[in-house]
Amino acid sequence: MIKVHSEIGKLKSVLLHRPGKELENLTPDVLEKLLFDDIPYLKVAQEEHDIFANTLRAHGVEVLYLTDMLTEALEAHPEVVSNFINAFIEESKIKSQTIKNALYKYLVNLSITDMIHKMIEGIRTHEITVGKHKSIMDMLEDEYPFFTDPIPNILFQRDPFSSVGHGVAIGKMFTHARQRETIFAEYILTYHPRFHKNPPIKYYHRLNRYPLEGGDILVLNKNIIAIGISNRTDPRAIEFFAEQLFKENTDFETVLAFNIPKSRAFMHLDTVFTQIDYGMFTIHPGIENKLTVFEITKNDTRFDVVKVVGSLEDVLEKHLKRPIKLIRCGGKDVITSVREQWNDGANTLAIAPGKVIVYDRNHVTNQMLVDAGIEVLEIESSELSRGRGGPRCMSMPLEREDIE
Ligand SMILES: NC(=[NH2+])NCCC[C@H](N)C(=O)O
Repeated sequence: MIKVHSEIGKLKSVLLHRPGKELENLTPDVLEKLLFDDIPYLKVAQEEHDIFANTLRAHGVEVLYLTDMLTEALEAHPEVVSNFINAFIEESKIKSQTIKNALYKYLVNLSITDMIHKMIEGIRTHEITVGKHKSIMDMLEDEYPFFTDPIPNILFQRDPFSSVGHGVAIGKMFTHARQRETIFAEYILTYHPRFHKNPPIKYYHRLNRYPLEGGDILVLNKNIIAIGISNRTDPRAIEFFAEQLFKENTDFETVLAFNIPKSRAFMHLDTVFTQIDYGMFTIHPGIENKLTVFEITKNDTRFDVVKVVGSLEDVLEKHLKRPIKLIRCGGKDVITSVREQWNDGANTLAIAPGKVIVYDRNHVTNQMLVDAGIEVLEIESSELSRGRGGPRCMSMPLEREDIE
């Protein structure tokens, strides 16, 4: 079951991916294409990730791993394994039929768990015997070190899909580098025993036309969703999502589309704006004043859209109907603020109202949270932060307790 009606209700169950050998398949040549800024030291990244998972467990959260969930889904439904492998190969954009056949044979002969890890890690050309080259395409594809690229961003489970109420929005990823992650999400949400009998409603689909990524979606409460019109999420996707959401019989009535700057530093709404308590948010000062927000509200046929230009505080106060406190990432100093935002200082994961997990390196912001009465749980972050994502980006809540 999926049950997420807020950003801050006590977290009961969360999906993570423990980083693996995909990080050791990163090289300087592919960093930009694969959306990483550096090559993390895997051993330390795993230790840091284990600290993250243990912090969650210590606070009563059930931690589920993507690779386990996917294994269980495919083991429960052997009849879909062949389609799954074909979707993966097809979307790895291999052009040569000879190589596709060889890859299929290689993957299908592995155990389900090994197959999933291999898909994530990337498959090097020397790992597979392709047989005699038959076409120019076969020979050309031989020149690149991978038949299938590694999927390092799977570390950021926030993005391939998003839990919204009792449903989900499966992402259409902005970059090809991340699109295969949504195949995994789709199979888990459809075939895992936890979901199979009563699958979550899908408000957005991975093969829809316009990009939409989970990091842009914030469930403000059971009636209101905030979405970033961002580097990664297109306004046409937001309208489609809103229409599907309003069609279903839920309490959601409003979608607030925040027009945020289109840059890598601000890639998703949750890199500049996360909720930490009732009416309390961390924000990047860049979106504080004069923000353009499109208020999409349900009507009898579809929805109305109104453009509002105002301060973030006013917009939130109007919709949440309570006093709003914004904590500026890095405080007043411009350098601190930009540095800490870059290292995901504004990307907090609330595990209960007023209780958040944050990266230890953002010490100025973290102190401000403590001063505001927030319970701050710091995790180590020297390697994890190199992929440009914080505790919220690395986690997808599946269940949260309701809040008043
Ligand atoms: N929800 C987020 N802010 N996710 C951050 C994802 C970072 C990842 N390297 C990317 O570029 O896609």
